[in-house]
Amino acid sequence: MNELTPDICVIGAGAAGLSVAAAAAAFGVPVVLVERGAMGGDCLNVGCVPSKALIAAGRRAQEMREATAFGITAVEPQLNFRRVNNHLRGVIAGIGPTDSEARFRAMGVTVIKAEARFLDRSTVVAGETRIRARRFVVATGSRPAIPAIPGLATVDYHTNETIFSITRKPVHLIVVGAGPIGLEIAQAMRRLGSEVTVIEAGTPLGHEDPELVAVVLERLRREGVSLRTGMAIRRVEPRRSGVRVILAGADTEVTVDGSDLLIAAGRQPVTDGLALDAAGIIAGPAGIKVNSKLRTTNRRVYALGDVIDGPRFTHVASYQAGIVIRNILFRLGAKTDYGSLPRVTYCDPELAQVGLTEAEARRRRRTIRVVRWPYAENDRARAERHTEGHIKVIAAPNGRILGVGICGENAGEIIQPWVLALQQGLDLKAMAGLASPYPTLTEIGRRAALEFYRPRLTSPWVRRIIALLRRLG
Ligand SMILES: Cc1cc2nc3c(=O)[nH]c(=O)nc-3n(C[C@H](O)[C@H](O)[C@H](O)COP(=O)(O)OP(=O)(O)OC[C@H]3O[C@@H](n4cnc5c(N)ncnc54)[C@H](O)[C@@H]3O)c2cc1C
Ligand SMILES: NC(=O)c1ccc[n+]([C@@H]2O[C@H](COP(=O)([O-])OP(=O)(O)OC[C@H]3O[C@@H](n4cnc5c(N)ncnc54)[C@H](O)[C@@H]3O)[C@@H](O)[C@H]2O)c1
Repeated sequence: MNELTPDICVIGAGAAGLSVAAAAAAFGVPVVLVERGAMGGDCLNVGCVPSKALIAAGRRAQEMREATAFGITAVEPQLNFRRVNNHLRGVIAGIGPTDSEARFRAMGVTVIKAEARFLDRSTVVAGETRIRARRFVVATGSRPAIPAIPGLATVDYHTNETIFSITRKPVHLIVVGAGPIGLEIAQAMRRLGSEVTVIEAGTPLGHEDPELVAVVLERLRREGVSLRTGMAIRRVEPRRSGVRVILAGADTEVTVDGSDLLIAAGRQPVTDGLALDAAGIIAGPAGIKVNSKLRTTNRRVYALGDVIDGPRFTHVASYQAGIVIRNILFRLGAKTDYGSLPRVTYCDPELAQVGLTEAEARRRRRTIRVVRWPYAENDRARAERHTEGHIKVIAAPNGRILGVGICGENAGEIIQPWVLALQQGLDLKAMAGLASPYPTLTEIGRRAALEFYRPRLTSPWVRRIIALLRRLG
């Protein structure tokens, strides 16, 4: 058996592990990276990248259907699902080299393609290699959580690990779960010509502001996605060509027959095979236990990304990688603060949020102010005919920004100045003074900020000062 003694051993080459390995290598620190599956993890292979490519294909199809308003004859697009799949594969292949073994080797990282397992508190075994590192970083990610639905084991179903590989159009896709995964795929598939039913036990996008979620749901319904919310699934059964889902109705059972079933009911951390006990690392059902410095219960070992409890996004993984690197290399005692990290659900219209939602702000503070500005009042949105949705800014009475939610065209881009504002502690005055180019959608942010100050403009004091100055010539 080979023996390696690097400074850092990273387990998992997804967004989290790759970010740590790349940063450590950039500082010239010896790193071993262990990956048992595909380089790039979920985001590249079965997550963000294929889902956004699928969404992009769906958007093109929908634009063809909705061209009439622009004076262009609308057509029902002719779809070839195999080619749609080629598009997904092409996008993954194009991004792939960034996460590849070759690129990381060229950076000086030792890449081992094997499953990692702790032998004791300071040793990991991966294939034929024993690794004794100064620090270990566990970044083993998550997998789809499969709910205990009676009959599920008797039917074929998809998860995010298989749905992006299909080369034939589902006739009727039933999606279980109206979180970001379920709704993004539901809308894209509907736009690509499938009948789609979404079944949600609770509330769709339950962590988001219901006022903004309503805008997304209205569009999904209008495009023909059937949403059955607050409904428990009693059981599923196989059908000759597909699956039957039986829901608990008020008095009777309701059945939904589909050709394909997608389970998008949350995530579960991946810790199997790691032998965490051998290293004294405590993990629960929500993930590996870490403190605010991302250190596990073994002081030599850090954990980050989807394998820990917390927000599960690619940009969060790379933010956490920065914390881990600062703590391992510079012993800075850096702590996580998720307060200004944004999140976006890439339905159309997009839903973006940074900081507190209105409900969260009301729970924490007695007085807040909420200002809104609609896309319908934005000239660019009118030209593009994307007038649905609005921005909603939550602020303290003194203008401190507490949170911003946007539902509408390009919300994920438009939110970015607000992310910077929250990160830098800027207030609404700074946002009101932002000179955005005309005509851009981003202008809705400045208009919302100006709304905050509008009551001051109409105050009798301001009017009196203007009158006085006028009299002075
Ligand atoms: C459909 C979908 C769409 C998404 N869209 C977005 C989006 O638009 N934006 C966004 O920010 N986030 C999105 N996410 C979330 C994002 O993909 C995850 O937060 C991110 O991939 C987590 O990265 P990670 O490195 O923690 O885990 P992973 O990417 O899961 O990587 C973990 C790696 O560890 C490896 N591994 C596990 N156990 C071992 C072991 N014992 N030994 C060696 N290797 C091991 C695995 O093979 C895997 O490659 C999406 C997720 C899904 C499922
Ligand atoms: N745009 C993005 O950034 C993006 C996109 C996709 C995923 N992600 C990440 O992946 C995570 C997981 O996404 P997700 O959508 O799987 O999880 P989620 O936890 O956000 O949503 C799952 C939904 O499934 C429902 N559900 C659970 N069991 C059910 C059952 N038996 N019947 C009906 N409904 C059921 C839940 O009530 C919940 O609303 C997200 O929280 C996010 O961190 C991010």
